[in-house]
Amino acid sequence: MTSILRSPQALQLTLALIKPDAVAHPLILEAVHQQILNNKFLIVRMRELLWRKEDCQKFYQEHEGSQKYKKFSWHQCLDEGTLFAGRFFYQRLVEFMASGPIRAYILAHKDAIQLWRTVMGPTRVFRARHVAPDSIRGSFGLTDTRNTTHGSDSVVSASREIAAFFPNFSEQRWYEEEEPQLRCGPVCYNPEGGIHFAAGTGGPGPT
Ligand SMILES: Nc1nc2c(ncn2[C@@H]2O[C@H](COP(=O)(O)OP(=O)(O)OP(=O)(O)O)[C@@H](O)[C@H]2O)c(=O)[nH]1
Ligand SMILES: Nc1ncnc2c1ncn2[C@@H]1O[C@H](COP(=O)(O)OP(=O)(O)O)[C@@H](O)[C@H]1O
Ligand SMILES: [Mg+2]
Repeated sequence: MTSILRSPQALQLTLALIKPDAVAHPLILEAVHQQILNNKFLIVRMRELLWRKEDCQKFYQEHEGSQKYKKFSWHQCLDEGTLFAGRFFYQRLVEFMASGPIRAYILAHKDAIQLWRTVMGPTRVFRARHVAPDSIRGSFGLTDTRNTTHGSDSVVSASREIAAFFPNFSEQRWYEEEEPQLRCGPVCYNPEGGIHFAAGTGGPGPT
């Protein structure tokens, strides 16, 4: 239904996370937030939370690797060396992401998914420091696990990930009611709440 409501030039949504390493460091947290604003994203929703480990395990299940094996014979798994690589960092990733407060955003931009992934930089920090030193991960990433941020990698992932963090947010309603006003402006930004909203609307209710 949403696809019918979404005109071709409609704003795209993505789910962005600031990870515990950055949330624990106020100057980095503010610098990442400023990067979001500098890159002309509209902050549609924002919240901070302590992520339950079981929710984190579910969110990153693509990296657990075990469900992949159900689709492959063991011989094929052994041939698919990369399938095993997905598991070595899964536990440390889940432990880390549930280890302290994180900040979740719904960001809107005409190219939100790809632009946020570009602004974040490469997943692995050593590479980010060399090929994209001004990216978020190139600037603030510590290790491949503690790499400062997460961003959805597709429209399908974005919908799933937005629903995981903002269960009361309706993409369909947003495209019907808020997107046209945000796309056409004028748009206000409330530094207190850290979100954008269409002028005259006072902004969304509690997330
Ligand atoms: N393929 C593979 N790579 C590994 C393994 N262990 C570590 N690595 C790689 O080496 C990098 C550095 O590992 P660590 O020093 O543990 O750092 P990290 O896991 O990125 O992050 P921290 O857990 O926060 O230290 C990882 O990010 C992986 O890319 C492993 O068992 N297999
Ligand atoms: N080789 C790796 N070593 C350690 N951690 C990794 C590795 N690859 C991915 N990760 C962790 O898992 C998270 C999710 O992986 P992935 O979806 O591939 O990257 P991205 O977060 O850039 O979409 C990464 O942000 C990173 O924290
Ligand atoms: Mg990813």
